[in-house]
Amino acid sequence: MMGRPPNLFCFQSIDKDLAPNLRKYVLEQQNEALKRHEVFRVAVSGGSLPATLATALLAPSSGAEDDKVEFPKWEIFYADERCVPLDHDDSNHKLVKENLLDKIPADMGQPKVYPIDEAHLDDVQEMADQYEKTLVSIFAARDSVKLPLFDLILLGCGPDGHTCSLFPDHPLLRESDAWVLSISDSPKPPPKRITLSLPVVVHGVKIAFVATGGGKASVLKKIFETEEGSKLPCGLVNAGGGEKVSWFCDAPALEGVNFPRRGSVI
Ligand SMILES: O=C1O[C@H](COP(=O)(O)O)[C@@H](O)[C@H](O)[C@H]1O
Repeated sequence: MMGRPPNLFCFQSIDKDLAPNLRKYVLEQQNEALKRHEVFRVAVSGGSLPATLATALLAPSSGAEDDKVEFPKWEIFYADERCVPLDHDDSNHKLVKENLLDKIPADMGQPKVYPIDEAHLDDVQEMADQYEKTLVSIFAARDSVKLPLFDLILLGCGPDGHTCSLFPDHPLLRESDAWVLSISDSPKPPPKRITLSLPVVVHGVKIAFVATGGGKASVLKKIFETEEGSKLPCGLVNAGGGEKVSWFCDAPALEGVNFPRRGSVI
């Protein structure tokens, strides 16, 4: 691992301490981003992340100035998305909508959300190109900005070490030009997806993984302890992002993982 290592947090319980710490961390990134440019641009993943994120963000505020979720100032993008209709059970947007967006109390206001354009479901490359154009329109022209700069990228870690729709040993890991990539042979169904590229992910101001449950323990051991694991997509994010990367894990996910833990965020 080059430079400073990622921050690894281990919590006993998702509800009691992981979610409150994740909330504190996300709101720190929100508040910093709002100071910088009055908007909070965040890329979210699907899988198990949206449920934990919703637990964190929908909890009642302490009332402290820095503990306010300013949803109307959020712009939500997808770190990856499956090429299925937005109301399909495989859709990451559907997961985020049902777990989080639909449950935001009316008086808090809604974020601006950028889902995929269903008009391109038949053409996964066109879907990726169109999503990239959306990013270009938000983050400024590609000519003037080499990579889009998300304030926060929220990631999951698959049991095989994949993150976004970047899978182990897949040629997409070597893509260094496009911001958004298409994949038609995802080893995890559904096969057609779009994903942020690795350079875009590691460019994020902050990058956070949420990995919970004993099913993640063996891949986390590999990622944090072995050379082989450092080449898995999650390991490559650790290597590229270094100290910008934080892992929010529960104790079962880190069972047997020998890597220094940080104290809590709170
Ligand atoms: O297929 C996907 O899987 C990963 C990991 O999901 P998890 O359920 O193991 O947390 C997810 O981050 C990604 O967005 C999704 O498309």
